[in-house]
Amino acid sequence: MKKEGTIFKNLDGFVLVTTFFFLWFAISFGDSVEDIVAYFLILTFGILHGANDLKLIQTSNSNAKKKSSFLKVSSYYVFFILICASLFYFLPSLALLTFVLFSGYHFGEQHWSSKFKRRSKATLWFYSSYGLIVLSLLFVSHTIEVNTVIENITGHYIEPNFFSYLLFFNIGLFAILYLLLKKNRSLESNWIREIFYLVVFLVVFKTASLLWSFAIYFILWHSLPSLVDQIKFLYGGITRKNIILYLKTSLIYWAISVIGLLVLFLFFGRDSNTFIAFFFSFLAAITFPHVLVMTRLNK
Ligand SMILES: CC1=C(/C=C/C(C)=C/C=C/C(C)=C/C=O)C(C)(C)CCC1
Repeated sequence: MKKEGTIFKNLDGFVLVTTFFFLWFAISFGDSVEDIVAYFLILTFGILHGANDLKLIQTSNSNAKKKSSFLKVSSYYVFFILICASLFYFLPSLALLTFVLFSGYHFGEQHWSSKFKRRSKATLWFYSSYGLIVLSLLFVSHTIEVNTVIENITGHYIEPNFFSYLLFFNIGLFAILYLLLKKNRSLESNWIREIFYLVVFLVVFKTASLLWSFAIYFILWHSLPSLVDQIKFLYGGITRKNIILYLKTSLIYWAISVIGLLVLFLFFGRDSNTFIAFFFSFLAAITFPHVLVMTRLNK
């Protein structure tokens, strides 16, 4: 049935065409222009896709007929962010490792969850290995810059070969699980299309700066589809009215995050050499609770 005013009917097509447009942008402009646009998109669309977590928790609680006060939910949420931020301060290596593993799972879940007919224990490994393939493609394409950021956060230098081992290990794990899940009919997907997407990511990552590469994946392939799923979950469909409703409820949380980042930057992050490390640590702290919220919604 055609829904009145529904937009974004072909999201995959839109994402792919925009990826090529962003690739052209990377070829035409230098790293500093790419980085400015990347920060802008991450701070707008990227942060926005995690700004409605409290409403998502409340809606899923009320769907499950569970009562929970807004104050209680929001104080748990803020407390959890503070714990994650202090983990980055006191145990940065453990925090970064956990963040990368969680992110791998989260990226994989966003990409694959709608293609699953049945879930099992293998699903967790499947999602994680896919997300870690994407992240390690990014790491092998920008080994030096990634290592600088990791060194700034943790004080440890990673052997460049490690990123290639991570990539090959996850490709192996993912391929085995893909075949198994296809064989027992848990998964519906077109492998040629999926390999094509991975090749596109590699070309993009090899061409664009680290931040622009990350932004292209994070905004187009993760945040945009996640925003679409969230609006459908909260309001039932993608219409202009529902997008405005979503923006209205998330605006305050979005503003708090961006103003919080600015204030922290003024106090701690002014050194431009360490800014990107500071930026990723901030992103990580606000991402942990978001990953848990989205995992709960996908169950
Ligand atoms: C790109 C990149 C890194 C990883 C970033 C990750 C893993 C981001 C995940 C974001 C998520 C999951 C956001 C929320 O939805 C490192 C390791 C910091 C090193 C520098 C470059």
